[in-house]
Amino acid sequence: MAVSVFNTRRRTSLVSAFIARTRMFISTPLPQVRDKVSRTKPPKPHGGGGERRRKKQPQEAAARAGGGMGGSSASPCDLDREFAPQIAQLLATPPLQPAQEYYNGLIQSRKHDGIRVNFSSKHGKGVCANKEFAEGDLILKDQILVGAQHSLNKIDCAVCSYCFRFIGSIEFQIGRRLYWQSVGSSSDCTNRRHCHESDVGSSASSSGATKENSSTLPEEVLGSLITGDMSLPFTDHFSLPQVVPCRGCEEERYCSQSCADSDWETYHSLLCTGSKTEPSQRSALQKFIEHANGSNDIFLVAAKAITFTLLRYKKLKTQPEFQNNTDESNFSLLMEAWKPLSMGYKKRWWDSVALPEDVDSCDEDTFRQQIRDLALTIIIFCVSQSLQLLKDAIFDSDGLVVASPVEDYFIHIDDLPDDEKCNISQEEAEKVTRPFLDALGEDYAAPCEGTAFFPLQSCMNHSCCPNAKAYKRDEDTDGNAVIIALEPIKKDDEITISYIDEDVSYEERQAELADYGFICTCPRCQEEKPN
Ligand SMILES: C[S@@+](CC[C@H](N)C(=O)[O-])C[C@H]1O[C@@H](n2cnc3c(N)ncnc32)[C@H](O)[C@@H]1O
Repeated sequence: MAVSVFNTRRRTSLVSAFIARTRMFISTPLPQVRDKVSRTKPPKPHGGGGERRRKKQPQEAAARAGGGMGGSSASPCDLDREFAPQIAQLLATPPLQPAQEYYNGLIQSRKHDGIRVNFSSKHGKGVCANKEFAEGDLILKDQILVGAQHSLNKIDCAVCSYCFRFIGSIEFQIGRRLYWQSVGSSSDCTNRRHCHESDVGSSASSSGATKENSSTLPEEVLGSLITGDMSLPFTDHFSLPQVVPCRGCEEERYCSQSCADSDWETYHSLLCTGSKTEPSQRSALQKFIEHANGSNDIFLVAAKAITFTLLRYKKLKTQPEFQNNTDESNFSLLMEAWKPLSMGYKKRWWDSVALPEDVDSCDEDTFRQQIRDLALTIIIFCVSQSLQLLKDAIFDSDGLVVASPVEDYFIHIDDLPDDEKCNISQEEAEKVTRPFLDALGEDYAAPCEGTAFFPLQSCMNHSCCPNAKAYKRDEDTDGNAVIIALEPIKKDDEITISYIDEDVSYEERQAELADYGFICTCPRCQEEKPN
């Protein structure tokens, strides 16, 4: 995919390696990995799936965690051998001083003067208060570096592909969701290239797969909601930005031209499946997207991380000081382009993958060694290793959540005062909107959900008695992460959040945190630890 995007230009061998590794990951069948992302916490590293009845031998579990390829005789990957030193450099933990300078610069450019990133030998990076915060104060609004809405969630919520704000109108949100429900199974919809909600009226009736809860609503009604020909009462209180289409494809849409332009410049120009993309590249991209939708949509975030890096590289290359075309200088440039993502580096995949429940902790070292050996010798793991460039960022990623305005809308209708001054009484408004609420079903308020890498939130360490939490206020209508003080925080105090539900016993907390790869020694754990 990305190779052909660049094939009209002369590339240096190192950049070719980076891109070719991308191609491998795109064109080779990938293991089906589960991806469960918590709403506000860093996701656990992926573990192996499968049955949990008996304790497995570490070899058996390692093979399973790698997609059951343990018996494969595939050959090792040449690129991994040829570019081993450069790959090691790309994967290395950034040295302390450049990392400190990077975070200082990031905090300064984003004007987050209330915090700083510190480095300690105990927990690595951590975030400290640079000033006092009172309970309820906003500590940080952290802008996404790379993120994507979950594929299936696209059916529930139409959001800006760049900032993840809900778009269109309440009618558009309700109409398109009911339309997709009526069209049939979610997975069909995400891969359907020729079926778009703009087709409503032509395709919906021919699908034959109608969900019970939307069967009472005629297709014409859904069409009128989508096109704006039909209005629901009081939706003017919940106006949403107009939809701005992508300049190339029908898949991405935005809340503004500026978001459309930013997405194009930062990621999407290399991922667009529209008419501006050359047919062979378009077909490769479509295959990749279908594969990601059908297996694990985290690969879409991975692809965005790659395009983010390549487009940054291209931009840096145009600067006069980087005109020198030696391999060495091109590699330094690639490192520079990769820097924002490299900062999220945690561990290699085989070191961070959660220990399957059926492997004894005393077998952990053997299990990890087995996975590592597989990774280095079996081609499918070469692919995984290629993805390591991206996984580093993804391992530090958080759930992207934006509350639905559809929820606020129905709550508003429910709470309307039965006031004579209103043009339409509460009872009437309820009567008009009830069929839509019923058709949407229990999940009527589904939020926008996805996976994103937040560069500063991901530096926050865990505590079971946190002094801050990720919390979206009413005004936080985009995908950015928002951190609020839970209690007064003094200058220089570490700012901590909880990665888990902390309202459980010491044992349950430690079991949950084991998947994050550490034993919590926060003041509460020290107090509650059994003797
Ligand atoms: C989201 S990162 C937090 C930033 C991290 N300290 C760093 O250097 O990038 C999560 C990782 O930080 C470390 N960590 C976070 N909270 C911790 C704690 N309370 N005790 C020990 N390690 C912790 C663990 O390695 C965990 O996997």
